Amino acid sequence: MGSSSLGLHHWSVLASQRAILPQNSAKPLQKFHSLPTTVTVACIATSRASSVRCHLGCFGFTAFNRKLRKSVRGCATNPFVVANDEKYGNKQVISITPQVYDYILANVREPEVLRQLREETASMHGSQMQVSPDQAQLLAMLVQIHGAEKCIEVGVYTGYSSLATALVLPESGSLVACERDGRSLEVAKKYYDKANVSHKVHVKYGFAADALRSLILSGEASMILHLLMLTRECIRNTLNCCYNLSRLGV
Ligand SMILES: C[S@@+](CC[C@H](N)C(=O)[O-])C[C@H]1O[C@@H](n2cnc3c(N)ncnc32)[C@H](O)[C@@H]1O
Repeated sequence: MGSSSLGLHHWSVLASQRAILPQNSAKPLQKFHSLPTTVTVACIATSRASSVRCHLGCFGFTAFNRKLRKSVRGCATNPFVVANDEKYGNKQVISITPQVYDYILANVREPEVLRQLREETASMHGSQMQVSPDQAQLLAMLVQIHGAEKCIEVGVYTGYSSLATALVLPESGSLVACERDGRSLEVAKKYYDKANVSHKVHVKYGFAADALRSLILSGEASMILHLLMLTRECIRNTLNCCYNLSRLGV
């Protein structure tokens, strides 16, 4: 089984997709998450569009094997994996291998400052938590599509996804960035400065619940409520978006 798969657990989506992979697969495995650890979503607060980001936690690819009656996790080196389960009709899915990840990195639109942040983070503890460039591109695109002006990031780490978001926010936009780990937050702040987006980012060092509580106390409750109400909607939209992109061969 693949530890991860393009398609956001949407096995059938990529069932018959083929990717042309680079021949040179000698590069070492790079750390990444192929499944989103975060979901970005837009929600509407008053007359302005707002965006709320919610971390669903890090999860690798897990499938439930009916015969074994348990969840199975693993790591695939083969780019094509057959979902060996009647539920999925033995369809093929593309798993993220080093070669596929190389392909993504070679084709993703990643600003230089994000590339530098990704490379600095690569040697840091917990770097596997960082969203991958393709995920960040999707998050940024969702923020732009929704015309979001206010965002919350719960769990910044070294700031890759929050920086990707801040970069596409309008000058009048703002991002509340919550993180409890001071060391990783220092890296994030350095890159907000480097990218000239610090004025849009309101860093909250500490537990996110405290930052969210003070947002509520300062009258931003509607934003939090929308986070809760629209997270499910966002997941559905994200899956639909990926489905459509994959149908277009993107
Ligand atoms: C999956 S990582 C975020 C990765 C980030 N999106 C990126 O692209 O690099 C989750 C982060 O959430 C932080 N975190 C976990 N629980 C938290 C909490 N209750 N309050 C604030 N931060 C928290 C962790 O310290 C960690 O840095």
